[in-house]
Amino acid sequence: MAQITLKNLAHSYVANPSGDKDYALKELNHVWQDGGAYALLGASGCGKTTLLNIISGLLRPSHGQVLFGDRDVTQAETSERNIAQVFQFPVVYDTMTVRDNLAFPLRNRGMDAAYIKARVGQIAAMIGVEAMLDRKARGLTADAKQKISLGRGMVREDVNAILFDEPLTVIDPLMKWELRTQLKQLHREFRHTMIYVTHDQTEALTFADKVVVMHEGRVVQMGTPEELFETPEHTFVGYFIGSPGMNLLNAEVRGNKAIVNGAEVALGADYGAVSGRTQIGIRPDYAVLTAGDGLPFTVARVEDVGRHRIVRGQAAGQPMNVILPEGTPVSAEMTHVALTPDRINVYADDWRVQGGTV
Ligand SMILES: Nc1ncnc2c1ncn2[C@@H]1O[C@H](COP(=O)(O)OP(=O)(O)OP(=O)(O)O)[C@@H](O)[C@H]1O
Repeated sequence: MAQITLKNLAHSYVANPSGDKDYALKELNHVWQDGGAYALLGASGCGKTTLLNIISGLLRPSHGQVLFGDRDVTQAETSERNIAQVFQFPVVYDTMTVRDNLAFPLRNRGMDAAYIKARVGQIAAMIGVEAMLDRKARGLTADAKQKISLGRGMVREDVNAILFDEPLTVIDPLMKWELRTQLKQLHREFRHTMIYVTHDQTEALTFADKVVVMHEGRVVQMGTPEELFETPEHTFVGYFIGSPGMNLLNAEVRGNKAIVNGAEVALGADYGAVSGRTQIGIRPDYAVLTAGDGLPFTVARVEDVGRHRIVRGQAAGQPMNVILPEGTPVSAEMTHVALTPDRINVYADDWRVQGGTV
């Protein structure tokens, strides 16, 4: 196993890139700690697969280096990197049995038969394919084949890292939850460095200890699920994480106060003078409808979504969502919305501004 370091890494698919816009991956420096469970999260086209393919060696970066431990592997072939990779769609040998498919990476490495038997048994139990071990892979459902691909990715204990590229896309929703739980358990047991690419925040937040959020070819934040929720470093993280995402209101910020369309909002920290396009961000969970405190609020509609209600409306003339506990009535007296000062983040040109003591 190894720590993976990306140094001044950038990639363009264009032969002669002329600016930032030509880079699928803009310059980044990043360390994946040995044994960490990471999710790489972002919208379609933000560069997740490009980054993963550079780590695995399927793609050579236009600039920068990839280090496994102290070793520079930037120009090394995939086969020299000692990694396992699981793709979005199943990669299995149809003419082989499920057992032989799972054993393949171990036989390739010349492991002894008793070890292979035990390890294949262990992985088969984990992914729930024990009953089909002697069947040929041909004819199995896409779902079952993908489970075998996952099993093959996890069967070797001596890999530097396991890379997953949206591995649960073809798996049915119930099984998804189960496999995710098993991946997590496997990580706890073997402490492989795992990087799991997804555009699904639930998958990312339940699988990973640390989530790396990408936006338009950049890593905009790496943090625990709690950090991403409480202190998004970029407005994209605020919007992308949470359901609905963080509310962003255009504002002027002076010291420990924000002015939103003429109405004053108390902030939990002192921001001095903020320049650039300034917004305050508040999660719908930290806004409370009131009969007079806070910003004027008009209700547009109320949605019941199981464990809570989402009230969609306008705060001081700007779109805003508020989450209420299930069953809470929305009355005509709810004319304002109060924002919890400590939970407000301030953004200048989309990046979070650090506040000082009030
Ligand atoms: N082989 C290629 N040649 C040219 N452009 C490419 C190539 N592969 C990806 N791109 C472009 O690079 C950008 C990043 O793509 P990438 O596949 O890395 O994103 P992603 O976040 O993995 O998206 P998705 O979730 O849709 O797979 C996109 O604009 C894409 O069109």
